[in-house]
Amino acid sequence: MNRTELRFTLRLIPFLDSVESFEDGLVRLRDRRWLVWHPDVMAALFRNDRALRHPPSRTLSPLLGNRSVLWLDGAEHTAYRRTLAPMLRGARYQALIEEMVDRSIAELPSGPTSVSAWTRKLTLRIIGRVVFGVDDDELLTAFTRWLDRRLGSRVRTLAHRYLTPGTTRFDPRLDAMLLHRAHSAEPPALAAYLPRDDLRDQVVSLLFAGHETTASAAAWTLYWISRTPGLTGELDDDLLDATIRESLRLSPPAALAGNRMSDEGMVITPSIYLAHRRAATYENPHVFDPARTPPPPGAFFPFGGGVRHCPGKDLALLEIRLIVRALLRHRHVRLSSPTSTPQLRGAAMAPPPSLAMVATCRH
Ligand code: HEM
Repeated sequence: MNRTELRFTLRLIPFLDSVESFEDGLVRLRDRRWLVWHPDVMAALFRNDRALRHPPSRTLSPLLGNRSVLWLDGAEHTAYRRTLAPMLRGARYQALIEEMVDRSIAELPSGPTSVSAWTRKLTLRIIGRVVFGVDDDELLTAFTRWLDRRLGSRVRTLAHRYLTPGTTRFDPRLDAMLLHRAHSAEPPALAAYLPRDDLRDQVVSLLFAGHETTASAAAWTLYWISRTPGLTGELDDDLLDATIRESLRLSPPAALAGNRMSDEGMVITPSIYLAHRRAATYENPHVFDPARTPPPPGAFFPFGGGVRHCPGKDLALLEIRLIVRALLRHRHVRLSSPTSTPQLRGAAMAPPPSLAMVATCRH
């Protein structure tokens, strides 16, 4: 690994900040691997996505498994996306999510609590309900423990990735519990439609992809609201949506989209973080401004793009909207100033755990 790739791997956010001013919007990480964020390149890449390959992530594939939808390709990938789509349609879960959010707000302690930990627990419960049809906190706690041991911090992620490469990190007991739950889901969600051998990988993939990013997006939105004069009290729907969009721009939960690979073996890593901070695209890119005009194609893609665009986008946006709206409606929220830089958990960029909130009753 050369020096550039080492910096990219070990200190991702400082590295991205250090290349932010590169006007070309691309940088070579090593021979045949490029980091790209120029909007024209991104638009072309996503247009041509079907012709590219999507290699497994070295960090995530030992956890999610080789059959995860995240790295299937071609007809198999298209078929899986079709199977998952009805299950992830956001609107059908509105009443359920509202009830789960209210319950979680009612459980908030009166003292300071970590914003990211709170949103993570809540969004995992929500995706757990979507996948299994029931609440099972014990199973989700076991899942969180398993995931945290591998991806809970940057150091753990690097150890997981480099110290025992090529080894799967499944936990047979946890897998048995997940499969049991998936088979008894009511109404049957995944087990009825997926081949038995793929079920474990898809369940783990949905639980993973369906909560970390949504949790950090909700936490970042609360963070930006607390720091922006004028965004106080309840926000009307348009302003709330614009605030969420601007938060996804400046603090995208996934700093990078999935790698793309050409037939010649060229690997391209799209940087969402850098595309969203490009000075040639966004005036004063570091300023949080929900009133921004819509960006040109290829300049805003918090949910990725092309054939791999996030299938959970509508569900995620609904969750963030409902979490933020209910919290601001029922509580006075005060956030501390975070004492460290964003935290990387696997692929998700979350506010640091030190970002605490005190939520007191409005009534
Ligand atoms: C704010 C929340 C979320 C963000 C920012 C986000 C972001 C992303 C990104 C950047 C990708 C990669 C796309 C690419 O490589 O072009 C992705 C893929 C994916 N996301 Fe999300 N996501 C979010 C929520 C969700 C939710 C709630 C689910 C529900 C299960 C989900 C499921 C998936 C899946 C299954 C993929 C893989 C798609 C494929 O490879 O075809 N995500 N997401």
